[in-house]
Amino acid sequence: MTDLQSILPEEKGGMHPIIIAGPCSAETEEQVLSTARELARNGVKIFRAGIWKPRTKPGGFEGVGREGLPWLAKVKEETGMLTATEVATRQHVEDALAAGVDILWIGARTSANPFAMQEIADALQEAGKDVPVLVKNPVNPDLELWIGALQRLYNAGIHRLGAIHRGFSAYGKHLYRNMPQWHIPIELRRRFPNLTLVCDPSHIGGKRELVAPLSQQALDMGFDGLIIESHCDPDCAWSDKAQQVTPEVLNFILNTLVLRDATVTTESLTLLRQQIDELDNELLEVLNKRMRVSREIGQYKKEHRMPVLQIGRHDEIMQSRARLAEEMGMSGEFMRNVLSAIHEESVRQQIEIFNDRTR
Ligand SMILES: C=C(O[C@@H]1C=C(C(=O)O)C=C[C@H]1O)C(=O)O
Repeated sequence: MTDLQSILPEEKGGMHPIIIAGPCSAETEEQVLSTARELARNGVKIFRAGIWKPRTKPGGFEGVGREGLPWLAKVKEETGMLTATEVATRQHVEDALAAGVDILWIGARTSANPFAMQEIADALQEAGKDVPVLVKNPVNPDLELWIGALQRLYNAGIHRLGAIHRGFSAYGKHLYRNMPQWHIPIELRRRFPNLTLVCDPSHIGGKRELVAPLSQQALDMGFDGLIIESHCDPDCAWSDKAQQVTPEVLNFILNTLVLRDATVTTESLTLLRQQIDELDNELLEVLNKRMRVSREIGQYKKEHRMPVLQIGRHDEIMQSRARLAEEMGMSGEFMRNVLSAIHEESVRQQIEIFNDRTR
């Protein structure tokens, strides 16, 4: 994906951050229009609303379907906002494009399904329209699957592409509805720096109170925009009521966000970055030394027919280092993650020695 382009038309290209807002679902013409009017009054330029809703279980509100498309056209005509909706099948693509929807997005259940993605890519290619498409991360934390979904669209000629980070499913109850796992969108950005990256704090948080802090976190990490669910009467919403905010609250949130300027040069950071470089070198040397000692231990275990994994010792290391880290003001969890990665490699190297017939 070497020729990625802006998802916005030229006159709106400078928008930073890109704000996309609107209800989870289009419910009635009145709900769509009154939400849209208020959002437009507050300066929002891109309106979102789900027309087709993939629900986890049958029996829930599955969207109004095609009937809602003319409502989006009215929003555009009346407010001048661009409109965006989710598509999951060839038919959705054809209907949405025929109705003049400006931006399409692909949901997390669809981006996890290569057959569905290919069908959508084919439909877009056949339609031959230069429509921007945003791809939500798949429900499962699989970066390659996310990239694969984007590549299918890119190969079908869609170069105005973006990615939406909406968090990842996890079993059980947690603070977040979907785990942010920020390292995944960060890795996506590292691999495709020109890909527009938008955060969906509504689906990550699942609760109104989390929308503002998650939005700020996304901006602090250099995301290009936010897609936020906003409903004129959230408590009466037909879907996702807990995570929708009124246009008024949205406006308040947007006004409190601290914008980050990516164009500030990093020159003044040079000296500090030199220190980081030196420290990383030291870290690498220490790690290398540790692996050498571990291999020696591996050799000893081989000669004495001992098992590689010594869970008691590993546990003792984890606990004592996590405690030490906390005493030093670092997070114990962070230290456990680091040690767990080191242990995995250390065990792998010992197994290599076990399997080496020349030793
Ligand atoms: C290094 C050893 O082998 C394994 C690796 C460990 C480590 O790298 O921290 C700890 C325990 C073992 O599972 C050891 O037994 O001491």
